[in-house]
Amino acid sequence: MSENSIKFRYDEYGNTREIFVYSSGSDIHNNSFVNKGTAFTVPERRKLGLTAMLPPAVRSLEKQVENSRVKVEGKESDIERFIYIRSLFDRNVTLAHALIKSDIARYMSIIYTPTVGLACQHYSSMFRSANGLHFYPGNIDEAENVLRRFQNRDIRVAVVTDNQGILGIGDQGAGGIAICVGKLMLYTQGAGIAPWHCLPISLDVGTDNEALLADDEYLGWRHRRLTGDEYIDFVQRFARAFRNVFPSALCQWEDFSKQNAFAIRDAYLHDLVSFNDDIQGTGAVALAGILTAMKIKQEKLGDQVFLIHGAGAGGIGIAEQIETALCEEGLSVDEARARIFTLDSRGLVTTDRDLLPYKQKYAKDPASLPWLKDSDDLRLENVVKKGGVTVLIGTSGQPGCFSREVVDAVLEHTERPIIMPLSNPTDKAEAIPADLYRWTNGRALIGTGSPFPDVEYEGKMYRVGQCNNVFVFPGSV
Ligand SMILES: O=C([O-])CC(=O)C(=O)O
Ligand SMILES: [Mg+2]
Repeated sequence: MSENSIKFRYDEYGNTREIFVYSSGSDIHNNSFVNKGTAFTVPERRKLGLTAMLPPAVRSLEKQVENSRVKVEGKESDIERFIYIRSLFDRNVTLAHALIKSDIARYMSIIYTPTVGLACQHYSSMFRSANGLHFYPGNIDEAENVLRRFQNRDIRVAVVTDNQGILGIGDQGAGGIAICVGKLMLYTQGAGIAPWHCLPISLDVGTDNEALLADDEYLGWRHRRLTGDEYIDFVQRFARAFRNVFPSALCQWEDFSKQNAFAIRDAYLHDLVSFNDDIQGTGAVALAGILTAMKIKQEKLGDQVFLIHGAGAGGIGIAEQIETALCEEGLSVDEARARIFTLDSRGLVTTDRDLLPYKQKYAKDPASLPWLKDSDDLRLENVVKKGGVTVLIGTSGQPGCFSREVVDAVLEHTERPIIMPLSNPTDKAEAIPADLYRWTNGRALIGTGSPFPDVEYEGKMYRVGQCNNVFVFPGSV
């Protein structure tokens, strides 16, 4: 231990671990994890070689938060607020987290869904500093050495994306890493996992987003996406390096597109401590919402008929969780699957189509549905009507598709429909809660993917529950 090393209690947001600081003076200032700015006390300034490097007055963390709140609120838009909080994070992680914690409901919607969606879209033009790792074909060979440089931070959670299925806005190229940073901030907020144990990672295998490929400012690897064996090889190189360096860290796969999400989840299920947030996280949180609704309705899951509009990672992940829960209630797998309809952009998913494997489990045999006569019958509204749907779930990224007609059709089968427009960010939601309460006379039980304000309907206030995978992030890694 060098003579300069000191113990540094870093417990401003509930984290009571001690860390050692081996540097002093401007190195402290430049290390966002330990820099406290004007909150360093006089004895700390002396010990850390910061004497005369700050103005004389000491500002408490509480006062710093108060000042920062005034500045954030003075900004004109949420994206400006995002930029402010992220630049604070770049120089003083403690203060950024204390600020977020001071009003988590409000700031979560800025560092996370929905504002983070804009940050992904404008990543290159907004770029200030890297907050995570960017692997691409030009450096993936060095992944293991790069990761070893982070061993002194004892990485416990990495959120890893290949940027192809970001929220409901698709391929965002290098910009997808912004969602990884936002998710990890919430690991710190929700579970107290220190920010230096968190690592956001982009697997930049190119992009098929034409606008990005044509944008001079684009900072990602300017190539079309790797596909087939080249893609698999790239992901494998990363996964091997990660396992070798951080064998017990959690690897959260995030926003992979449906073509790859299931295969990657399954390939590394036993090799890495890993899960896919969109498949398993969204599935778990949606099921939790449905089970809560069952308590309110005093009904059983087995009494419901489920329709999931959007047969991607989230949609099929939800179907898998519902199936498991139905089987726990005593149904057979076939009986459980018979109660779940999945729809994609072509309508009801049926076995007579050429389907990717992940869609096959819930595809319906047209012969099993007497009401299915022609392609018009595959439409959402018709399936709700003829299929007896009581639970309507949206992971489609198609705003407004849960129309009044669709909701009226659900009301034919149940007094209290469960309606979950889960697509993110806000402008992708399948329906707006205020409309849903109005159309159902306040009887709908609603969960949304992005946060929505409370709704007043006929003199009564309704609190809109957010049903987002952030609420089931594993906390105790
Ligand atoms: O990030 C969110 O808000 C939820 C999520 O995983 C997604 O929409 O892909
Ligand atoms: Mg996601």
